[in-house]
Amino acid sequence: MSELKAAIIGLGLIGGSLALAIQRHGNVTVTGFDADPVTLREAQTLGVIHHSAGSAAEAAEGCDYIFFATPVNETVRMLKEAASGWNLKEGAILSDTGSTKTWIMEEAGRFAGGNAVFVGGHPMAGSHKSGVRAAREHLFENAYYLLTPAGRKDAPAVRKLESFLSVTKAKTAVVSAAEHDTMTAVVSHFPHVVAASLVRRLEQETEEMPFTRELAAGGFRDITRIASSDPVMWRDITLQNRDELIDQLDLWIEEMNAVREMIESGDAESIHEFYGGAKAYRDTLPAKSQGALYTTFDLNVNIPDSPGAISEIAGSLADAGISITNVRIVESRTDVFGIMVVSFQTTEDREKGRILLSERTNYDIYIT
Ligand SMILES: NC(=O)C1=CN([C@@H]2O[C@H](COP(=O)(O)OP(=O)(O)OC[C@H]3O[C@@H](n4cnc5c(N)ncnc54)[C@H](O)[C@@H]3O)[C@@H](O)[C@H]2O)C=CC1
Ligand SMILES: O=C(O)C(=O)Cc1ccc(O)cc1
Repeated sequence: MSELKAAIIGLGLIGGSLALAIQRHGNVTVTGFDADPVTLREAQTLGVIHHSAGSAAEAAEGCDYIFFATPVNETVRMLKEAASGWNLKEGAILSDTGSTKTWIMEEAGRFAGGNAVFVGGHPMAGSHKSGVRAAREHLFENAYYLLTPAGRKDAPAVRKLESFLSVTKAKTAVVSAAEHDTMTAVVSHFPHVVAASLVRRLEQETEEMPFTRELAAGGFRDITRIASSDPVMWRDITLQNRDELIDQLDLWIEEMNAVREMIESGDAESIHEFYGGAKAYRDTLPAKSQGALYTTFDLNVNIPDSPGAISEIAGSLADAGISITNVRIVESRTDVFGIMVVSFQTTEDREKGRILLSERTNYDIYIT
């Protein structure tokens, strides 16, 4: 096996996770660069990268694969620089992990006719967390990894990149940049606008009734989890995909006006149909194990609301060496059962946890 060199620029959640997954190749040396010196040092200490570089251009020099995992406006800025001034290896493949693709692919047009090829990329997995410490080798497992080549002529580079990315265990799919931005506006970008605005609505309400925030549990937390995402990243995504977002906003406002009318007129049949239709369609969506935007695999355990039950469950999993990424309690009140939601990094871990807890406890255990 010949040695390969890869560079990762931006060593946060996504760049760090990609660097770790790429190390599975065994014959790839990973050099990293991050504008934040603390992140760069941590990436090396944590073993996320083999070598650190003093600049993005230095990291990229002589590499076979170069990935930009920076906020999308930074990626656009650096592509300009890379196409004109970087010393790229003949046949190098450049890619990115950005959540938007149209502007990035427009900028990548600068590589046309040069000695390197740019193929856009977007692993559709992640979380509201950011930073190198949140990076995980198996973040992309089972998730879709969308690729947006500039055209058919880049098919050989796409095949090489797909093969290089196979160690992430993600499922690659090729789409155009425009298709990408339309689809992600619907399933990812617009939901972030909605989540943030729901939280802002709560904040406004609590000026009058501060107790409201204490009641924001369960459903509110579920639907607004992504409002805890990094504001720089989402500012850039919103700016780059603004046309699609405006379309989504217009359609949403139309829908909300119809909902308003339905509620105002007390139209029970339509209201029932509104919720029923949403539930029926929601219930047909791909399971979490099939990837898409989900990265943790949750197991629900109905428990009596007592600290003993929580430590019993966490302790049993720890004893068996099954790693968990998060634990939360929902709808817990004294004297009734609460739900302990235990998150795992992989479906395999969750299945092991489910079997173990079913054997060792009498709690009702289920996956939703
Ligand atoms: N967070 C998520 O769930 C997902 C994010 N993405 C995309 O991946 C990219 C990275 O996102 P995250 O890893 O979540 O962000 P992050 O905030 O965890 O990491 C970004 C890193 O880039 C560094 N950086 C910023 N400007 C730089 C520059 N000019 N040169 C070098 N480093 C620079 C920052 O210091 C930071 O360490 C973004 O384009 C985002 O849209 C894609 C899929 C999922
Ligand atoms: O936390 C979540 O569910 C996300 O929404 C993660 C995410 C964020 C940005 C992407 O481009 C893809 C996935």
